Amino acid sequence: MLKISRVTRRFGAKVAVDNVNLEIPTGQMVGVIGRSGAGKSTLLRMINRLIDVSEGSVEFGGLEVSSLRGQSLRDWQRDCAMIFQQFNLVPRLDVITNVMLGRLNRRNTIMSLLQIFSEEEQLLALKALERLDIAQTASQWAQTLSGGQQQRVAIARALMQEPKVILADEPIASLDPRNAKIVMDSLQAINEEQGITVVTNLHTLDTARAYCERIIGMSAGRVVFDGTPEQLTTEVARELYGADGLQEAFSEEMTSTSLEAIVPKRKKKKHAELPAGALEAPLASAGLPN
Ligand SMILES: Nc1ncnc2c1ncn2[C@@H]1O[C@H](COP(=O)(O)OP(=O)(O)OP(=O)(O)O)[C@@H](O)[C@H]1O
Repeated sequence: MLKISRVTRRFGAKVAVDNVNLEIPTGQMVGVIGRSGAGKSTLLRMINRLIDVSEGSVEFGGLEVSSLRGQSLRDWQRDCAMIFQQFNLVPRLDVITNVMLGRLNRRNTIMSLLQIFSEEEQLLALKALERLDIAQTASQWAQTLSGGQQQRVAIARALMQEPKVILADEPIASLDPRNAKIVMDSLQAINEEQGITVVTNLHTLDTARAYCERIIGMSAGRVVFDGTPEQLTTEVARELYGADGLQEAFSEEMTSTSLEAIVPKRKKKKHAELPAGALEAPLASAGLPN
């Protein structure tokens, strides 16, 4: 269980996250949605301890991670892998070494600096790449891969950490629809097959509704919705995005879908099928061609 209690984060006078309380059971797949600036990234970064809370606490399995220091903090950052919109790979290192860097917190510094990895680590990295269906890229420089492939390498690197939690900060925001679907399918498969808790910030409602069993909606640093996709009504969406932001959230023009149309398409719990065209939404709002 990941427990977030009365968590607030300030940047000067700006309150980025405001008194957030959440309990996320192990194995849940959670989507965090909201407009730009709602506080989604800040929340994830506090969980992973890339930044500290101003007030409140984050606990995992009874351990207060918001006050960890030194080795125990590094252990938490190993257990709680993070995936970023911009992949954060080392561009001029081959793919397999990038993946093995996920072991950094498990090995001594000298071996890591010299980039000496055991046969077992190399096999594990290959296995992780195979799981993401990109083992054939193992010896290429990371920078030669497409965005979708790079994000899959980043997920493989996260798997090398053998994490208990994966936090993904807008993992598909830079991807074309096909790669976005591959990446979301991969995260969902990891969640379902390995029982790893996944908390992912997403730009559009459609994607969150298609993949996540629980959706948390944030607005101005606060949690204003916490429920199932089915409970996310048009009124809630309007509160989250504002009347003028609804199109950004759904891009109904692009997807020809609406809340009412999407809901019956979901299977009971989780499923892999996206509503037709749903993933074009982030592209459209980013002004990119399909
Ligand atoms: N390091 C920082 N210094 C000052 N203000 C910050 C910092 N990081 C975030 N903020 C502010 O905190 C608020 C929440 O930002 P955050 O990035 O968490 O939002 P978000 O919902 O993730 O938005 P986006 O989708 O655009 O990333 C914003 O007003 C942002 O400008």
